[in-house]
Parts: sequence; C-alpha cells; structure tokens
Amino acid sequence: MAVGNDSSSRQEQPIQERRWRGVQIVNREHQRSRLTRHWTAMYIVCLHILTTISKRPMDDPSCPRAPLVEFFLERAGVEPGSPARRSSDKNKVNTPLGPVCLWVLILEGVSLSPNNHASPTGTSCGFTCFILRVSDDVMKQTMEEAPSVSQITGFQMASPPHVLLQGVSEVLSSVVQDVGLVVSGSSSGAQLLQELLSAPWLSALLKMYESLLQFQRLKPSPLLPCSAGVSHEILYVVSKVQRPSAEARELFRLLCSPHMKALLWSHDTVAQQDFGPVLEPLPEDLPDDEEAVRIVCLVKNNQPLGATIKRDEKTGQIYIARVIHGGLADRSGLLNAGDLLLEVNGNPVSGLEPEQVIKILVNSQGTILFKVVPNSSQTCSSQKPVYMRAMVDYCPLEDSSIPLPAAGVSFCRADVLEVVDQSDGQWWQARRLPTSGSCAGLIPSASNLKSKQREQWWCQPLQTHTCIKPRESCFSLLHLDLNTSSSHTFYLFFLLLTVTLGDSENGQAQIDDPNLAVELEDLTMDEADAEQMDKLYIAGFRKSFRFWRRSSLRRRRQSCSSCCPGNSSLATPYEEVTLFQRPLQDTHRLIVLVGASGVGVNELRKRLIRINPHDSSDESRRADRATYHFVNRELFDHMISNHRFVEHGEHRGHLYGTSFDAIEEVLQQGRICVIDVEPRSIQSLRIKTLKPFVIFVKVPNSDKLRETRRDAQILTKHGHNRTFMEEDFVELEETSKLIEAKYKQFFDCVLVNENLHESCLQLCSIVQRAQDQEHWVPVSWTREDL
Ligand SMILES: Nc1ncnc2c1ncn2[C@@H]1O[C@H](COP(=O)(O)OP(=O)(O)OP(=O)(O)O)[C@@H](O)[C@H]1O
Repeated sequence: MAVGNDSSSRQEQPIQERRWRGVQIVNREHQRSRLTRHWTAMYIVCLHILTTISKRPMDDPSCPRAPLVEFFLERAGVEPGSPARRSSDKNKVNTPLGPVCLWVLILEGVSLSPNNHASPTGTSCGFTCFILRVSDDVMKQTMEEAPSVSQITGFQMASPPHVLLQGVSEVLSSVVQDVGLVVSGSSSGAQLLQELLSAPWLSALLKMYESLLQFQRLKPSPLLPCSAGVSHEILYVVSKVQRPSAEARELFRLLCSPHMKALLWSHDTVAQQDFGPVLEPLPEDLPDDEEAVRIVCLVKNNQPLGATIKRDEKTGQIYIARVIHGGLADRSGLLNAGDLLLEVNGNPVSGLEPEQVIKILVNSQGTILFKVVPNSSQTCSSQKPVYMRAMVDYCPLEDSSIPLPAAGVSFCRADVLEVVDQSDGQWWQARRLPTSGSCAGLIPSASNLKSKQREQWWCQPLQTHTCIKPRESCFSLLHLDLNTSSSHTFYLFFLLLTVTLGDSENGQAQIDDPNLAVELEDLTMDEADAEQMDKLYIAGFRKSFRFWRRSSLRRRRQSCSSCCPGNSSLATPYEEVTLFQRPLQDTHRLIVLVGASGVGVNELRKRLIRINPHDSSDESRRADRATYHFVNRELFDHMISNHRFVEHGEHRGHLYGTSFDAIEEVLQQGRICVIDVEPRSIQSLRIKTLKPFVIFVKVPNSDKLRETRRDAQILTKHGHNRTFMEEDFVELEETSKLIEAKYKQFFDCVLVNENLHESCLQLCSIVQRAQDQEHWVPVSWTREDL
C-alpha cells in the first residue's frame, strides 16, 4: 500500500507512526484529553455526515462523499489511485489506515462482516446507524467527562455485544489505540494540531455538520427516504421565502396535503424494497443432459386451470396433455403440453391416476405449486387462427369422450368458430364468435366429429328409407316424360326474378344501386310456338312451378338424408370461412330467398321489385311480366345431365327449371339477382361465381302468424288459392321448423315475416348489406387458385 508523500522517511519509520505523526506531539495529560475530544468530535462529525449521505449514489456529482473520500485519503497520505482507495480490499481495514479505510468503505456503501471482511453488499445503512449511536455515547463520555484514552478504549466493552458489530468495534478500538499510541509517544506536534484545528477543511466540515444537523431536524426519521426528504426540503425552503409566488404557494399546499405525503412515502417505501429473489448461480459444471426442473406457482382463482393431464400407461408418469389457449396456465406461459408433472403442492404425482391428481388440484386453495420437467421438444406453437363455420350442432355436456367437459365449447350450426389450435388430432381449441372472453375451449376435430356422427348413425334404430322410391313410381314418371316427349310442349322455365330497389312507392325504402335488377323472364322458342305458348301458359307457369315445389317438398318431408352417413353435414362438420366484402367492380352476390311454402317469399320478392325507384325505365315495365325460355326436350335433358339447373321439376306433364346460365347472365349485366329456391337447392348454388347470400324467411310466432294472415290467400294442393285454414298454419309452422333445423348452417340471415311492410323494408336493407358489407364466406370462394 502506498502511503503518504514522505518518501525519504518512509524506509525508517513504521507505517503506523507515519500515519499518525500529526498527533504524536500530544503527550501531556490535558493535551491528551483535549486531543481525544477533538478526534472524537471529528469522528462524530464524519459519522454524522456518513450517516446522512451514505444512501446517496457514489457517482452522483452532487454527493459530497467523493471530495470527502479524497480529503480523508489525502490526510492519510494515500496517493490517488493507490490500492488503498479500493474499498473492497479486505486487507485494508486492519492496517494503520484502518479508520480512513473504514470511512471509505462506509462512504462507498460497503459493510463490514464480523471478520473485518469488506463485502460490497450495499447494506451499510444499519451499520452507520450503529456507529452514530456509539459515537453519541462516545461524545457524551468525552465531552462531559473528558475521558482518557483508556476510557475511550473501554467504550467498546460497554457497547452491547453484537456478533455482527464486533468487527466495527475492533476497528474503532484500533483507531483509539492508534490515537493512544501517538498521544503517549514523544512528539512535538502541538503546532501541527493547531494547524489541524484551524484548517479550513475542518471548518468546512463543521459547517456541513451543522447544515446536516439542521436538515436532520427537519426530517421525521434519520433514514427518511429520498423523495419524501426532497419534499421536506422544498417545504422548508418555501416556508422561508418572504413573499412566495402563487406557484410556490400551490406547491407548498400540494406537498402539505396528506395524500401527497402518503404517496411519496409509499413510493419511497416501495423503492427501498428489494423484491427480486436472489438465486444461487447455476453451477458451471452442470452436465448438458441434466433435466431442468421448473417450479411453477399459479394462484388459483375462480377460473379453471385451463390445462388437461394424461397418464403414460407404461411409465405411470403424468404429463400435461394440453393447455387451453387464453386459460390460466396458458397466460402464465410456464406450463406447456408435454411437460412431465412431478409434484403438485409437494405431492409426488408419478404413478397416480389422473383423477387423483385432479382431486389434489381441486382440493388445493390459493397458490398451487407445480414441479415439472419441461418438454424439451416443445415447439413454439404459433398457429394462425382458422375460422370455421359449424355445419352441425355440438354440446360438450352430452359428449362423454371430451377430456374436460367444463372446457368444452358448445356450438350450433352456422356459428363461426375461431380455431386457435389444431395440433391435437382429436380435440381442437376454439372460441365461438363473437367471443365474450379470451379463453378458448375444446371442440372435437373434424375427423373426431365425423366418427362421432357415424357412430350415432349406426346406433339409430332401423328406419324405412323414404328416399327410395318404389320402382313403379319411377316408371310412371318416365312414362309421363315419354308421353310428353313427342309433343312440342316440353318447356324449360327459367324463372329469374331480379329487382331494382330505391325509393319505395311511399318513399320509405331506398337502395342507391341503379344496377339492382328487375324481374327478368325470357322466352326462347320458335316464334309461332312461343306466341302460342305465351297465350296459353305464361299466366300459369309461375303458379305451376310453385305448386310443383310445394308438392315435391311435401313428398320429401320425410327425407332420409339425415339418416344417411353420406350426407353433406356428415362429410363436412366444419367449413373453413373467411370475411369477404364484394369489391365494387365485382358482380353482385346472388340473393337467395328460402322459406316454407306460404310464408310469403313470393310476396316479399314482388314487393321488392315494386319499390324499384327506376319506374320510368324499361326494367320496371318488364318487371310485371314473366320472361321464359322455351327449349325442346333434348336440350332440357342435356342441361340436366350437365347439371345446369339449380332446380328443375315437373307439373302436369311440363318440365320446369331454373338454370345457372340465366342467373349468371343477369349478374354479368351488373344487376342484383334475387331468386327463391327450395332449401335443398342452396348447396348447388354455393359456388365461387355466384357467392350466394341466403336469406331464410321465417314464420312469426303462432299468434302473430294467425293474426297477420287472416285475409291472406294460400295456394292449395289442388292448385287454387283460398284463405288460410288452421291446418295450413300448422303445416307452415312445421315446415318452417324443419327447414330451419336442416339448413340453418347455410343461412346468412334470418328474416321473420311478421308485418309485411316492415319485412319488406328489412329485406331491402339486408340485400344492400349483403352487397356492401363484410360477411363470412367459404374460403374456397375467395381463393384465386380454386
Ligand atoms: N307478412 C305477411 N302478412 C300478411 N300476409 C302475408 C304476409 N306475407 C305473405 N302474406 C300473404 O300470404 C300469402 C302467401 O304468400 P306467398 O304467396 O308469398 O307465399 P310463398 O311463400 O311464396 O308460398 P308459395 O311458394 O307456396 O307461393 C299471400 O296471400 C301473401 O300476400
């Protein structure tokens, strides 16, 4: 250690003597006691300063510690940059520079261990307090009783024995011993002492001491934390101002308010806490294949844990089977599928049945501690959500195979599901839209759902298949066709109804699309035949077609498509969908109306046409007359075999149909095409080029139905109109229910036809929204490659 500047005498004199040469002159008794008092006073001054400022950071330029350290080191004869300045140097404490080093250590926030080992723990606060206390005792002794060196030496004996503080006592006693030695030694340092006492640094120190004492008096506690202390300082300063400004007064008022005081106090209290747990560093020689165990602590609240477990039947070990997206376990980010579960709340779980583990979990209160071995092959699953339209209904509570019924998501047909995880082949994780919470749930995967449906189908009691027609009726149908094939009266009836909407007749409805089309009906056949047919049949075609539909629907009421595993809902339990909004330059979406016969589909469509604002145009005139295409039987058959009909049928020997070509033609003209079809035809219309928007016209409740249709006319099975009877209402309600039950998954919108006028306005608005707003459509309609 380099000490002092006196290089010439350094060789001969012991370090101790050189260090304390300034006090070696004092050898008389009175001088000794005076000296002792002064040194003690200096100690007290310094220790007060240290106590006050020891909480301030060393690199704070406003902190007086740095110059203080410099000062003490200089006085001690330590050269700048010498090892003595490194406070963490353990060996410096017991050297003759002990007191200086002690100060330096304290100044730099270093505490001493009982073995005088300096360690940079930064917890010197209590330590300096102790010194202050001891120093007060010392001051009392020295100033009032003028104690001798030996008395001072003895203070450490009087101090409370405290193992942690012994090191401090020893250091202090060594200082006193040093002083005692130099005092008893022969020296002529009176002059030096005088210089020392009259030195400007000492007066500066005393001034600091006084200021600090004043500051100390302002503070409620010697360890007042920072911001509260600053606030007190400000208050003190403001209170001394003669004529405080309005801002100063406001500041004073604010700082005096109990809320602000409490806030600052809370801040300081929290800021002083050391919240981070100090963990042992990992041993460096840890083998690479060492299994790291993770301790996961979750606080149980009202929501479920959001994870399922499984047992490896071979090893008996319990694994996390899946973590539910958005659930408690998922949000913690600490539990993953495939993690090996070792303990739950200290209970080893290996070998237990999953039910037993669940019991432990259920019985746990508050905090649950898991000990897991993380799944090393865990791949970060960042699956993009996929949106699926449910084509079937599902209720987890009725499904005994679901791993966690409480985590199951129930859904009905037409619901859109946000599928967030498909990593498990059997159980996906999804949210039903619009979602109410962030937590996903379990739904059966498509393959799982299909196999469930198949199982269900096989379990059903054997039923007569109404879909299989007796041979006889097939022949009779054929007979009919053959009968009529010889004549020219085989007609293809293109029924296309398209409307242009705008100001309604009474000005209540408006759709600003001039392209919304009118009813379009064309007749194509030989001029002469066409003229003849026009006279004979046009008035009846529409009615006949409706009648055919009506009777065919009745025949199919007992459809067995639901009991056949090959039907569409079994083939695709989910349909992937995406949000789609028609680009302005694209053709309009086809509007499809479906509903039970007699519910008012025809009436609504007709009214839709009538509120067409372009009444001066050709289109409105054409709206009043049907347009038919007449073709010969050969072409009709050809079109059937090429699936060019949306639907086709026969009534009284005539063949009718609605063709795709005609629909596309209307759409290509930039018009909106509105058609009404049998519900079973919806599926054939669901193609990319048409992008149909399906509106289900539903019956109102029983009372309203009977009330509103009191004067309405219904088409009977004999083909004539009459007022509604009770049996018609019953049939209408039943059919409506059946259609909804069977085709709900295809409906984009449901319109309850209660009040005719209001329903019509609603329909206008729905048609407009279908064209202008975003809706879920099958992804296949939006993909370029398909
Ligand atoms: N909301 C309503 N209030 C009162 N009467 C209505 C309402 N909707 C329709 N009607 C009347 O009910 C009768 C049957 O309506 P419409 O002919 O439109 O039925 P439909 O569904 O087209 O049946 P079909 O296909 O068998 O012709 C008509 O007289 C019609 O005016």
